[in-house]
Amino acid sequence: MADGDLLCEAARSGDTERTKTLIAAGADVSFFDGDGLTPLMHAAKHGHAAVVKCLLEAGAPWNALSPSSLSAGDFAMDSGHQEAFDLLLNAGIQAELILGTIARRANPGTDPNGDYLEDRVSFSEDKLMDSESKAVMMAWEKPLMEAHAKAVCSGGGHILNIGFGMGLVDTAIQQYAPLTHTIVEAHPEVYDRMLRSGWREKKNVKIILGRWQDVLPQLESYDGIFFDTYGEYYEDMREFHQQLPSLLKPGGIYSFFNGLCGGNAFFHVVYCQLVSLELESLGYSTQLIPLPVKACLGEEVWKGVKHKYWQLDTYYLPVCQSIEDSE
Ligand SMILES: C[S@@+](CC[C@H](N)C(=O)[O-])C[C@H]1O[C@@H](n2cnc3c(N)ncnc32)[C@H](O)[C@@H]1O
Repeated sequence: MADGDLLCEAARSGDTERTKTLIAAGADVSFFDGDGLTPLMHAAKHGHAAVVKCLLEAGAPWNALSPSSLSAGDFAMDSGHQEAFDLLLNAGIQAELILGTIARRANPGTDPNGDYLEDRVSFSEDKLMDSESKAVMMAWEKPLMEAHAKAVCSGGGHILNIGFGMGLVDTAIQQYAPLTHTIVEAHPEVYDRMLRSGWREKKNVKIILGRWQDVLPQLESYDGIFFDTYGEYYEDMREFHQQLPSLLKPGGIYSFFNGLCGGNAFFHVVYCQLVSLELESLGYSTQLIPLPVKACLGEEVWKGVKHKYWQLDTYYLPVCQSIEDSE
């Protein structure tokens, strides 16, 4: 039997001493066995927290995926092994924090969505697609957008939305009759469509064409802010969050489309925690409100769409406010 298989066996049976001995003798902690599982997945699946700990300390990848796209954290979560789950969650957060710092140093200020903004988009009744048949926005999100609008409009006043898309969140925001409603949209075709559908004529609406990064000097401060762009990375949203102290009024509410790692339940938990921690470091508390989405997401929804960007049963709607206000 190969060293890797022996390591999987030790991990499965929760034999910490044997795991340590095999690692010390050079067994590969990244090994995939015949079923496509790693030693860490075996340990997580059976809730052997001490083995999970020693494999992680030896450099076992926390984010390796099984043939059915499950990570060690998914196995721990699905089997209800809290201690193993917590160790993996912590490892994921630490790794992503470090990787983020390295990436920011290596590529400062890279242009995120240049290609998308220059390409054509197409509109249909239930979706907005980019030139590669990837969905920019889909109608199944309507109830989520309504919930986001309700959250950011809860204090009335002046509202800012970044990213018009299909106008779902903006339509919902209008129902709360805010004093002013500012919309920032970067794609020229989406902008043209907004104008053709009468958004310019709405009394309380101010439309700003451009990337939020470029139009910051035109923005003021707001009682409610929603952020939902496309073709950008986590780092861009993180950069937007750095602007919150000047954009969000005291007592204001901020929310964003929480599609972070929407294809994997455990990675999603890691990123929900990561973004909450990063917002906390800026002085904001984040409440994640669970909304079931399974019922509105049948397979037919994704027909003709290249990338299924959401595959989870529950959506966690973030409601962020200054820590001082939430106390
Ligand atoms: C997912 S859609 C928004 C959907 C919208 N929340 C709704 O309810 O229909 C993302 C939108 O953000 C726009 N966008 C992408 N990058 C942007 C940027 N840097 N600044 C402003 N808008 C951007 C896209 O053109 C697209 O219209």
